[in-house]
Amino acid sequence: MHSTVEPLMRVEGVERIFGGRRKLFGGHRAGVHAVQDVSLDIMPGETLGIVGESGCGKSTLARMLVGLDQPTGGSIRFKGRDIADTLRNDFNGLARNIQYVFQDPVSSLNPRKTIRSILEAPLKHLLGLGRKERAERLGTLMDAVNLRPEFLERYPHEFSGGQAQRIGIARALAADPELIVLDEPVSALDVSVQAQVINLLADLKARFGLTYVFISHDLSVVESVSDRVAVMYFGRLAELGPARALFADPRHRYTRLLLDSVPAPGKPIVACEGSEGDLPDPYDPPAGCAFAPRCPAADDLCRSQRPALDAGAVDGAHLAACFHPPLLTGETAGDGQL
Ligand SMILES: Nc1ncnc2c1ncn2[C@@H]1O[C@H](COP(=O)(O)OP(=O)(O)OP(=O)(O)O)[C@@H](O)[C@H]1O
Repeated sequence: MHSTVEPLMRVEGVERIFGGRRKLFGGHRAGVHAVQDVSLDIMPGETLGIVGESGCGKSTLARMLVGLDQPTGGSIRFKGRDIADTLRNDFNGLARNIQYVFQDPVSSLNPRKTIRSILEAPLKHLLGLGRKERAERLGTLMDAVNLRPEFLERYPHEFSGGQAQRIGIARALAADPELIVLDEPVSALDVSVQAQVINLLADLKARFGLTYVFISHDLSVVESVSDRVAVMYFGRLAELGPARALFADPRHRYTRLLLDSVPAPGKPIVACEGSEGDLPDPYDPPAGCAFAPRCPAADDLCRSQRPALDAGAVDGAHLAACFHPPLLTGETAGDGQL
């Protein structure tokens, strides 16, 4: 029998506009369209990578997923329940289920508190555990992130970036959440340390049955961790699909541009198509495709109409907001295709 798995989180038509209000003497001040019309499901047990250039809206989306910011339009449901509702009635309930790991590990930890007190807070306030249970959990948490128990008495500034990020991860784990949103969790770390933290995250995911949203501007990091990938451009989803298919056969030229920009040994550094060109004004988003000014395949249709996410779909799982998607491997050019 066919069984359907319900999404853990359902993001529907989410929009976040910053600012924008009525002027005192008439007229309207425009706001920044940071996130526009984003819809996606996050399935239990998956790692969904979200990738895009600086300013494309990744962090704004991430903050909304964990309830640190509210959409100005659309809805985000966790296990069927609108998180705006949950936030109003049961903030602790939301924080128990969904946790956030910040980009800058050291500054995300309170410098005046010991690691013990940082990790005890969620155990006490979110889970309501007594002293003995807390002590046990602290031992388990430190062990899970490979840190020595004596580190509990130290302060954040005494740790390297990699160790501090392990503490940030332990703090997120303390609440025993189902979903962790990791916002550029390794971007501030040395490359040698990045791999250790990525491996640790993979171990923890398997061990505790976690679901991750992994945000990064670094395509190679996203490729190594993700089951599915969402590519954001100018506040919108440009492409969404299984990681393997998306990296092997990108259906949006912006994804291809990102892939071409990843440096690799022996790969010549060349200016790739679309690397030049204007970014639209975030106060006044264009009517058509936001990537059109940078896209070699753009025509009048692209400049006047916005492609829906399924305009260049391969199938129901691999979607791309493009009227003229690049050819798939093995496909031959039809009419009008580049
Ligand atoms: N609080 C705010 N007020 C006004 N504009 C904001 C605010 N937060 C974000 N923005 C704007 O929204 C857009 C998206 O920003 P966001 O930080 O989400 O992007 P990002 O992809 O995470 O970039 P980065 O990786 O540099 O953080 C940008 O144009 C940014 O300037």
